[in-house]
Amino acid sequence: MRTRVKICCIGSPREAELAISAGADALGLVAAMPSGPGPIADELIADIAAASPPAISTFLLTSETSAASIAAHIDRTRPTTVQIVSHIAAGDAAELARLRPHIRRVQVIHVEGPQALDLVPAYSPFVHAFLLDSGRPGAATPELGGTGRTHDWSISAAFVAASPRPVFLAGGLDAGNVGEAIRRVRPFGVDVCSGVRRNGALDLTALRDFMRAVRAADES
Ligand SMILES: O=C(O)c1ccccc1N[C@@H]1O[C@H](COP(=O)(O)O)[C@@H](O)[C@H]1O
Repeated sequence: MRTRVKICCIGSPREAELAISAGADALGLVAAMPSGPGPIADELIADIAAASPPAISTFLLTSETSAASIAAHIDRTRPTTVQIVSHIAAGDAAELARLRPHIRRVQVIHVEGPQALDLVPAYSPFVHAFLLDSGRPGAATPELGGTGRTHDWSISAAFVAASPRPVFLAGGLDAGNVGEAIRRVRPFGVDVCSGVRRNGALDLTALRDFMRAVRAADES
């Protein structure tokens, strides 16, 4: 299977073009967050989403936690897909599926231990995919992604095996480790922010190296 690639923390229409021409399947557009390198204004998210070609998914990353506020955020920014970066209540996940049935819904799971596996049955009926990341939602300043840290990939591999939905792997990936991550976890897709950036900007060399490493892993 060809591993899908999502390039996250897109900060401008130019970065969106670079990611697409390097072979990205999806763009991550990070809205307001308590921490992390990626946030841009909702207006810019809406502009980049509106300009993206049909075959490219645009992921709105939202830190909203109620179904109504997530639906309102989707309506303001008009992405193809919403990535929910907090472990929201299952009732809100169900309600969002009812309120916005046509938007693709991706639930982030922060892998802090094997208890992450308990969340598979809780969310699966209401989402199209999961995304495993390395945040610490319970920290004094909550970390909801963009940490540049990996997590325990043996738990991620068990999550992929248990999940009836496709799973993206994120958290500290770069050209140097993404091949091993794909071989160990076998995710549907990989997702990267810090690992393809230098001094905050999307780095073309790092991006191309990352794409090459993904394709090499697919062929191995
Ligand atoms: O990047 C951010 O600022 C961010 C903030 C809050 C939630 C998610 C965020 N980004 C996402 O985090 C993953 C992993 O990032 P990294 O590669 O470890 O730096 C990234 O792919 C985005 O989906």
